[in-house]
Amino acid sequence: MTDIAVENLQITFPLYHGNARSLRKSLSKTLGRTLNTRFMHDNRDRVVVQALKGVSFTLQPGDRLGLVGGNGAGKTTLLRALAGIYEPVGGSVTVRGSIGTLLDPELGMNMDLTGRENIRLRGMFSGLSKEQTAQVEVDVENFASLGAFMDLPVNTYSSGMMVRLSFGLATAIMPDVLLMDEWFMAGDASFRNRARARLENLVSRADILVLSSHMADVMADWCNRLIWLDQGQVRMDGPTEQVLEAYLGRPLERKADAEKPEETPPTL
Ligand SMILES: Nc1ncnc2c1ncn2[C@@H]1O[C@H](COP(=O)(O)OP(=O)(O)OP(=O)(O)O)[C@@H](O)[C@H]1O
Repeated sequence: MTDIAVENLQITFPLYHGNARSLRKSLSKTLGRTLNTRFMHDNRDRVVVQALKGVSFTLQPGDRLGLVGGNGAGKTTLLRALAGIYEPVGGSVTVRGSIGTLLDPELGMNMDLTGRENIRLRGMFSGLSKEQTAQVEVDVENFASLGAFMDLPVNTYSSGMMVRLSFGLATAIMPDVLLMDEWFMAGDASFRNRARARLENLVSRADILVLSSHMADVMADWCNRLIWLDQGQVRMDGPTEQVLEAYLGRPLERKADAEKPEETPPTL
């Protein structure tokens, strides 16, 4: 059984580790009353930013949840909390099922090991048999096209090579819950096309998808529910079209309309 329950989730980040007084003063001066909304003091008198405040929702198999919101709204923080990277300071996150993440290319990667060793290690941690791991190895090697670099330590890779390996690996092992940040869909055009086909297959087979994106068309195509985060809080939660239209402040362009060819002007 796969499901996710997030209850009254609170996540804060300390802004610095020393005495909070001078920072508090300067924040008070520049932000005035906003200090009371996004910034607060924790029980060690540190100034902290409240990245998520009182976020609650549940997800069942078949849910494809998109996270929208402006810069700093809390989307990445929520994805990372679901992945277990950030501990809540309040509330709870419960995830039943295996988790696959496309959040950060270096996540779960041992930088001193080679690409091939990382694949084998991931196979072992995911509980795959030797044969299954060997299949994953061939699949990732073909997808990532790293040539001789496959047998060199990952810390010698360029950032593009790192994305190819990490994307290939994350999409080779089928998770119950797929957590994804939009920048994994970036990259050069040829990578994007190959990546998209692979991703669509994974998205259609995962029980639950949680995706953060600024791309309205990706949200409309892949998600059946959206949460709009604003200043770390849920501003709206509902069907994709409804939330997207409220968030964008305009009706969505229907595909059929967008693809309709322009009328040819009558000829004399
Ligand atoms: N490691 C950190 N230390 C301090 N503050 C942080 C940290 N990570 C996030 N924040 C703060 O938490 C808030 C939420 O950030 P988050 O990265 O989750 O936003 P986001 O919605 O993903 O934004 P974007 O669309 O710009 O990527 C922001 O105010 C940000 O400044």
